[in-house]
Order: sequence, then structure tokens, then C-alpha cells
Amino acid sequence: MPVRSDRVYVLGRDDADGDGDEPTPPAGSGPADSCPPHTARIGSFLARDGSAGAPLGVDLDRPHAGVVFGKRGTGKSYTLGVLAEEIADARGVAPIVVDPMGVFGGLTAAGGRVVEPAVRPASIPPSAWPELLGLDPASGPGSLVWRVVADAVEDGRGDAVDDPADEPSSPSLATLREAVAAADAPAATRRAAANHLRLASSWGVFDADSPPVSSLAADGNPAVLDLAGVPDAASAAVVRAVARGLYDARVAGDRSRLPWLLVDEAHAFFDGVADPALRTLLTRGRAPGVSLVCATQRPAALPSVAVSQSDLLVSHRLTAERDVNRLAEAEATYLGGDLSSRLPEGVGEALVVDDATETAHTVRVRERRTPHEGESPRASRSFDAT
Ligand SMILES: Nc1ncnc2c1ncn2[C@@H]1O[C@H](COP(=O)(O)OP(=O)(O)OP(=O)(O)O)[C@@H](O)[C@H]1O
Repeated sequence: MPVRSDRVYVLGRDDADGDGDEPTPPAGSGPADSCPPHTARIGSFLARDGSAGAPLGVDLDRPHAGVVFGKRGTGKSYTLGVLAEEIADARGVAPIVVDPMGVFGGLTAAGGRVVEPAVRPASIPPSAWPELLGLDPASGPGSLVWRVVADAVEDGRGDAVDDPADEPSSPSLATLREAVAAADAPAATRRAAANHLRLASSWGVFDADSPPVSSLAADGNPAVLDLAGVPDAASAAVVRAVARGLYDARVAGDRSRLPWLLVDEAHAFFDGVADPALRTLLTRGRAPGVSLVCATQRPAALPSVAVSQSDLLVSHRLTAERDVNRLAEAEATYLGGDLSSRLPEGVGEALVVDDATETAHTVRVRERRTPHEGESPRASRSFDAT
């Protein structure tokens, strides 16, 4: 078969080398002279001698689900940042980055915006509020919170603003606390419910007047949701609201650009209130055009569905057997053999699995164009290092 080292090989596209023929396996090296439209050019294939081979792209024309795996320091966040840069440059798509460690601020150099996470209380369904507040839904305070949120959201339904892209109005946490105080329930139950709602106010992520989720990155420039220092439960609430909000906005036709939700440290969000919304994107997100890419250093902590639904798999080095086993769940026969020995050693190097063409290749992710802020601190570079 001829070697087409001049072509960008596109992951996630049936016609992977974009020439209208059967896909050609990448090999060898050589300059790239063509990049099909709607392609994220994320790196190049790694030749056996360690040199850069044919350029590698990821399809941005259609929605996808993907995972980026790798143990600490192997380049996951960096790879997610490269993908965000490429999505920012492409037409018709928009990257929204969930940034739990505060390392994606450099995307402002690509026109991005670091967004203070703020979501409307009504974006969390009433049934999820007890769990969000750490209350048993069957307990007095848990069921009171559930009922109060349900009533307040129902009351606000009629207030939907004229703008069709807007979301229905939301009660504030103060309104919810007032409703709890006025509820027909024992004083101890009301007190416990109010205390939990007060705690949620202290997280600082709930704002009844926050802009609708559908407006995030609506212009195509990256939106970075900076969750560094935000409590886990609050971060989960933000991810749920954003994931579900993007899905609903596309279903309702309120967003023209196809959103790509890029979630770093994704394992943390499959264990709480964000889980159902992320699963919705994995299983049903592609129909309305929402892509989800989950990056994690702990693949074993992701549900199986994250791998089984992903048509783009990028794995940097993994060593723990349970993590390699999760990757093996891709059930790709072409992955066979000793998977851990196929994972490349070098930082920024990865094995990519392409479901569309049923192939797996070793690649090197390109360098970032914007600053990456995930550098580990080095004693030798500190001010007092003398
Ligand atoms: N493709 C690449 N090209 C050049 N340097 C890279 C590449 N990928 C990663 N690096 C370097 O490796 C460092 C670690 O990468 P990164 O922060 O993405 O690690 P990580 O796998 O996300 O680790 P952690 O789990 O600790 O966040 C980066 O700061 C960067 O210096």
C-alpha cells in the first residue's frame, strides 16, 4: 500500500486521509502539504526511529466522544490544550474547557476567556439537590429541599423571558432559604435544610442571574471554566449544569456552533451529581452535536461507558494494571497483545485508537501554541534555590 506521508491522517473520519479513497495507514516521514477542513491538527505519527512521521488530525466535522488517558506528568492536560487550540481555530465548533487545576488560562492567548463558574440553581434538577447538599433524599431535610426547589422552579416557569435562547428564570438560593423557613415542617428539619443551603451559598457558584449556558463560547473562542479551589460538590454542580445546558441548547436549536466539552481530571465528575449529564453526552450527545472529551490519570475510575462510547482514544503512558484494563475495554481487536508495552514512554507521546478505521498508532502530540500552565514546580527554579 502506498505511503501518503504528505497527507494529514484524520482520526474519527472514515476516509481518514481525506482523499475520498479508502484510508491509507500512516507511515514514514515527510512534510505536510494539505490539511482537510474541519480538522484538528494535533501532532504527528511517531516513526520507529523516533522521528516525526505523517501529520495527525482529529475530525471536527462531526461530533465525537473521546478519552485522553495517562499517568501524571505524561501530557494529558497538554494534549487537551492542543485540542482546544485547534477547535478554537476551526469553523462551526467551540471549545469549553472544564479546568479543575487552573492550568488552561493560557488559552486566552487564543482569544479565550477564563470564566468564573456561575450557574443558575434551577439548572440542577430538584431530585439532585439532596445529593448535591449531602442529604439523604428520604430524610426530612432532604425531602424538604427537594420539594422547595421543585415548587420554586415550577413557580418560575411562567417567567421565561422573550429571548428564545434564554433559559427559564431561576430562584436564587436566598429565595430557596426563605421558602424553607416558611415551609410546613418541624423546626429541626427546616434548620438542617437551611444550613445546607447556606453552605451551598458559600460555594459561590450559584447565581440566579448568571448568563445562560448556551452563551458559553458561543463566538467559538475557548471558554475556560476555572474550578481551581472550588469545592468538589460545587464543581460537580457546575459540570452538570454546563453539560446538560449545552445538550439542551443544541436540542432546542439555541446554539449554532457545535460545542466540544473538554473535561480535565474527568474521573472526579463521574462520582456525584455531574454523572448523569456526562453519561447523557456520552450516549446521546452526538445526535444534537455535542462532543465530550474526558481526560484522566485514573481511567479505572471512569465508568466503562466512557470508553465503550468513545470513538477517539488517546492514551499516554499508563502503568497501573487496572487503568490499562479500562483502556483494553475498547474491545478493539486491533489493540490486542500486551497493551501496556504498546504505550509509548515519552512525555507527549501516545497511542491513539481510531474506531472509524479500526487502527491503533503511536503518535507525538505537537507543542502548544499558547502557554501551558501545568508545569510541575521545580525546586531548582524557585526564588530561594541558591
Ligand atoms: N506534547 C508535548 N510537547 C511538549 N511538551 C509536553 C507535551 N506534553 C506534555 N509536555 C510537557 O510535560 C509537562 C506535563 O504535561 P501535563 O501537565 O499535560 O501532564 P498531565 O499528564 O496532565 O499531568 P497531571 O496529571 O499532573 O496534570 C508539561 O508541562 C509540558 O512541559
